[in-house]
Amino acid sequence: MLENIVKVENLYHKYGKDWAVKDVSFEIKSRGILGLLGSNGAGKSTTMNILCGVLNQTEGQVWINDINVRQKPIEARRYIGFLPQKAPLHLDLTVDEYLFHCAHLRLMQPKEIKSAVERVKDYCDIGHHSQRLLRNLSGGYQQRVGIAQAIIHNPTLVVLDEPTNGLDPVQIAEVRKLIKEIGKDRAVILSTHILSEVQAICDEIKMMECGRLVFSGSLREFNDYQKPDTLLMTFETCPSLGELNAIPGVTKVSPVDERTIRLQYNKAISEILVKKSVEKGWRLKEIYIEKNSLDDIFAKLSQENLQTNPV
Ligand SMILES: Nc1ncnc2c1ncn2[C@@H]1O[C@H](COP(=O)(O)OP(=O)(O)OP(=O)(O)O)[C@@H](O)[C@H]1O
Repeated sequence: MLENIVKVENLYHKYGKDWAVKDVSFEIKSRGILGLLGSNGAGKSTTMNILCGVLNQTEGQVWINDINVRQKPIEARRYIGFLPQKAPLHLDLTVDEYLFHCAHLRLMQPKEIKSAVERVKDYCDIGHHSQRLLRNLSGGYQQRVGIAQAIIHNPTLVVLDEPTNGLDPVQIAEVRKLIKEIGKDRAVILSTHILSEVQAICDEIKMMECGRLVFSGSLREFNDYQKPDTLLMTFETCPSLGELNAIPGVTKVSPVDERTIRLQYNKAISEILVKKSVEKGWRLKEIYIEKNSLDDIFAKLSQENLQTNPV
């Protein structure tokens, strides 16, 4: 039985003397969308290029559908669909000509090609542009054609490198919708440096910084990564700062206005605060856990990694 759609083991890559990817390991066992998040130069494209057999790694192993990509690249590529950062479009071909060309490159059986081209055109909603030259399509439609070539051979894994880069907001929304559809039947890895992109479409997140994986988990785990440590509380009868400071677990008390106070804490204290409020007649009106924004988490993870692994 197939165990992993993707297995990456101790992957390293260097360009000249500089390591771009350092000791990256992970597995993907099921369909869905994995967001590979990281700032510019983090090592995302290098990792994706290695996964897709476009670049040979310096060290480590990659298997796609249990096939070693380095040892059997042609066989492995049957299961991989790839849209690189710069879509490999031949602008002087029509949509149909280009998709037929890609199907041949993917070594599809000639008798399957016509129906596969029709299927992906339908899926990516580009059928009405079949006879148009690629150079005359909008950025959004060119990107759809790029995605169509990546799925024409029905791969198990689809790798999309910054697929919404350079698109306008309407095109971004349409391309994201298409990617979500693709992720229902296949494993999709998409790279981005846009946090809202992973929130919008990804089920799982891996974050890279300076060539290393610094986070792996669900979107929820990513949001919870940095435990909230601030409460915003509004009272009808505001207690004194000293009373709040005396509660075990409270580390800092700062007034926001005459009825609202921000509390920092180092252990779970909401229940204690609610009880105290009833006992002392503070008439607690509202209690709100302040969460870090994804941007805060992103900055913190990047910073932590720089401190542990200086460049
Ligand atoms: N062909 C190359 N030759 C030399 N260095 C390279 C090459 N390609 C990438 N690098 C370097 O390797 C590091 C990782 O680059 P990579 O493109 O993988 O990062 P990335 O996360 O995809 O960034 P971006 O979002 O900017 O594409 C960077 O420092 C980059 O300058």
